[in-house]
Amino acid sequence: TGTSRPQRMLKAVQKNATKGDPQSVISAIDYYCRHKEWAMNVGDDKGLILDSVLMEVNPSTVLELGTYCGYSTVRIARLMSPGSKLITVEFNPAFAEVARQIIAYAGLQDKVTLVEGSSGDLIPKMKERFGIKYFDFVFLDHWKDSYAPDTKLLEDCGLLKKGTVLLADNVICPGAPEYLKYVRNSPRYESRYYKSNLEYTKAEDGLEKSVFLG
Ligand SMILES: Cc1cc(C(=O)N2CCN(C)CC2)sc1-c1cc(O)c2nc[nH]c(=O)c2c1
Ligand SMILES: [Mg+2]
Repeated sequence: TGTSRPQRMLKAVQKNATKGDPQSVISAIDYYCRHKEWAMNVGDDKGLILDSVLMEVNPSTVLELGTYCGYSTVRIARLMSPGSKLITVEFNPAFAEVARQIIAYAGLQDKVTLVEGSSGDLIPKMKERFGIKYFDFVFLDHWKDSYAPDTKLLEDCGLLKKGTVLLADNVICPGAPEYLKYVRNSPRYESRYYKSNLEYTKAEDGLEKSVFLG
């Protein structure tokens, strides 16, 4: 058996990054995944778009669906203002365990609440469990078939407000056609596609930014 890909990624962070320095954690992961072993982090190309959309919103509350190893969690939390909160949801316990360690290595554990479980189960509990009124920013990066149902669930649970920004990864590769149809045809969203590359490859992928209009 031996180590898993996430465990090898954690080792690369512990070896090559500086504790408490989020940028060095991001660079260590990008270097490892580009030169040693591909992994499904949002990556550096799409990461720059994520950074810029995030900075534009400057959110107080963020929901991330799909933590994986915590790469985008670190990317997002490093740019968030003091007192702001990021809740990240991960279904896979092995991924969650590695993510906790990578987030802590970056020194961002105080901004981040990592919750293990299914997004469909957890979204209706956000208000009661975490005292969240609504989210200013949502990063969808878990599973393409869950993007649309989870977006509808966020609406129904009153967790979106006028101006909330949804940013979805992988709308081209692996692809989220049902989600694109939903946000692009709904009068309740203003959507735009940011063309980029699938992480660490030359293949096309992109991010869809959708502003909830209330
Ligand atoms: C697992 C996988 C394989 C992909 C691919 O086309 N490949 C060809 C090229 N080679 C190099 C890599 C593999 S793309 C992708 C993927 C990428 C994400 O960003 C994801 N984000 C969230 N949840 C996912 O399930 C998710 C899957
Ligand atoms: Mg992704």
